[in-house]
Amino acid sequence: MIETRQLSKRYGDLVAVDGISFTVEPGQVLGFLGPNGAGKSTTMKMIAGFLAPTSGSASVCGFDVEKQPLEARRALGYLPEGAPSYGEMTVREFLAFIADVRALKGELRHRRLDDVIGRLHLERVVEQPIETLSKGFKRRVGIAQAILHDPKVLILDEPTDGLDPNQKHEVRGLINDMARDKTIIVSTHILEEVHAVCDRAVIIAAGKVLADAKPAELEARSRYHQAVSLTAVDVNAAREALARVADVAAIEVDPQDGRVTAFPKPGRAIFTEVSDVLKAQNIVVRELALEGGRLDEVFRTITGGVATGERRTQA
Ligand SMILES: Nc1ncnc2c1ncn2[C@@H]1O[C@H](COP(=O)(O)OP(=O)(O)OP(=O)(O)O)[C@@H](O)[C@H]1O
Repeated sequence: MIETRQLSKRYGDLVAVDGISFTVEPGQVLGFLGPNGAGKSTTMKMIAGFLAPTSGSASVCGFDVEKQPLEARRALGYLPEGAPSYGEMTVREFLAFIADVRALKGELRHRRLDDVIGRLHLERVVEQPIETLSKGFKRRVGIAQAILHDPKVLILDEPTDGLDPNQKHEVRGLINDMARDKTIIVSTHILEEVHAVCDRAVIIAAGKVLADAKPAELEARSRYHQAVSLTAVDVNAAREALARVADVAAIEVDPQDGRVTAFPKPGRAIFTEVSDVLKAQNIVVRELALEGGRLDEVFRTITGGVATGERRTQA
């Protein structure tokens, strides 16, 4: 379990993290989202014990990261942003070094090293210095060191940054596999990742929590939630037909691709009426879809009003 209580960090007069409180239970993957500079990495560094909070506290598996740092660190794996340090070491030397730090010995040490090298597909590069690896491989080495001691808690700062689409897919699969018996926080800029791996999302901006909800709950806040979109041969005819549906509040046509979207009145469902009216009017539709909601739009709406300059404390 991970718990933060009014966690805060100030750099001079900049409040980078401003009283963040949340709890993540075992088996949960929490997506940590926010625009650049929102305070995600700073929060994760404080939970991982790499940065002392200005005020507030964090605990990992019940151990306070400041008062019981050894126990807390033992229970957690941390993937910092960027590439692993010690770039001159080969992958094998680096992972052996981490195994020493984690006091892994004997058979268990061999098993864990083999496991992470296999899981992250590092076989081909184990004898290569880290600084000579591609960004994607460096990221995978970072993930390998984070999970080497099979910790109960994982803090992953943008784990898929720099990976190609196949590697992203693999790492998301790996996170899903590990989620069963771990507590995981994943920071990301990629909203599709929230769908792929997270069962809860915390959105922060200017160091404050602005939303804490399941991805589906966030999508339900989108104006696209329960909207019906379609592509039609005759866009104007489709538009006119949709205007006849009583519960349609607004119709928009995307100027780029001609996609027509009908938005329902609050709390109304329009899919059946829309498809009935299209049929009745003999409108040829190429595609008809019920929208779940768009996380990118919700993200923009939630975070849009907070500018970085607003976070300076009053002198
Ligand atoms: N060592 C530092 N000294 C001064 N300011 C810092 C320091 N580290 C971070 N900051 C500032 O704190 C704020 C939060 O930074 P942080 O890296 O936590 O954001 P983030 O949400 O992780 O951003 P990104 O998505 O770009 O990685 C930013 O304004 C950043 O410039």
